Amino acid sequence: MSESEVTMNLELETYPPMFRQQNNQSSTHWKVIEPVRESELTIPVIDLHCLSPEELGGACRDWGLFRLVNHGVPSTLLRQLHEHAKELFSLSFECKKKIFCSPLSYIWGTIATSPSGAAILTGPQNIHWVEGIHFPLGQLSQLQPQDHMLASFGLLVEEYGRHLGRLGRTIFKTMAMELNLDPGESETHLGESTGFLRVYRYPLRSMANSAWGIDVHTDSSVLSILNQYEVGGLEVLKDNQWLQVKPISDELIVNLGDMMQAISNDKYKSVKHRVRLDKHRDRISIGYFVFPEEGSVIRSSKYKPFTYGDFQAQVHQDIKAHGFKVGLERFELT
Ligand SMILES: O=C(O)CCC(=O)C(=O)O
Ligand SMILES: [Fe+2]
Repeated sequence: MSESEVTMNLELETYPPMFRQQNNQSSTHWKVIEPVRESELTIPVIDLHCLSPEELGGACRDWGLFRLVNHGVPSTLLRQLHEHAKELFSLSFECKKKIFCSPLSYIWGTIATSPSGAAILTGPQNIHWVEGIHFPLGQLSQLQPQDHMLASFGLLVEEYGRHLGRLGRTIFKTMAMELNLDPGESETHLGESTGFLRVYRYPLRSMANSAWGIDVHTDSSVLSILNQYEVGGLEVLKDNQWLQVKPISDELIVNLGDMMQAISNDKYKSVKHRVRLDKHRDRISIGYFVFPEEGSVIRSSKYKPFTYGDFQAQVHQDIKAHGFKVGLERFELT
């Protein structure tokens, strides 16, 4: 066996068995429509130092997504997070299953989790080619890892979580102002204690029987904040055209989720997006997801009043029954 074959086999052991078994099967997903490069259409850039409600509102209405600059998250922190994440993912699958235990969870083949963080699988025909570590931010104080690599990563995650909590609050407050939401009511629409961080690794395209790490979806969150660091793959739907989101190591991508669309009475958009696997490198990305407080009722003229808990239960029911999320449509007033 050549040296590269040995390395390849060793790397294979770092992936979930489900990925190793699937990768020789023929694919039904190869017809891929090429997206447009970002330079041909420009994603809005929002500067946190001089945050303008009008500009922010414009980006949320037209795109449901923007790049955030001057966000105050140190670039060294982003670099350290990515370097540590790479090391953690290169542990064997068995080892990862052991160390990413409560309050964390280790998920693969899906991005849907129950409130306890357990993976909800969508069925073999609908695998997401991604593995992820789920960090519930409200429970990180319970994290007492034996593994020193995970212990130092946990500290970085805590620090990053504090920064992203600050960003989420600032952005949400400005959105609420721009939308003229009742301050008393909108306060409960952002509940930081139920927020989580996801650290993902996507395998090389050659390993998968699909081009997609994550298929087309909208997030269920109020806000999601992503960093794709150096390997791109995120694509967003804008005016019926798919657009590649270029990776810029220091920048954060904010995308609005279904809860924000409902809170805004459909003035803002929950943006459709997907993740394409890279041909040459595996890909690490880090996402922050924040939701309404538990029990907070979202009222609007478009949807029946519902809580995030109601929404999540419906999503899980649809995934189990149909293999996919139906989303806000389920709550529309007819
Ligand atoms: O990895 C990414 O860039 C995006 C992940 C994502 O869309 C999600 O977790 O909902
Ligand atoms: Fe997403």
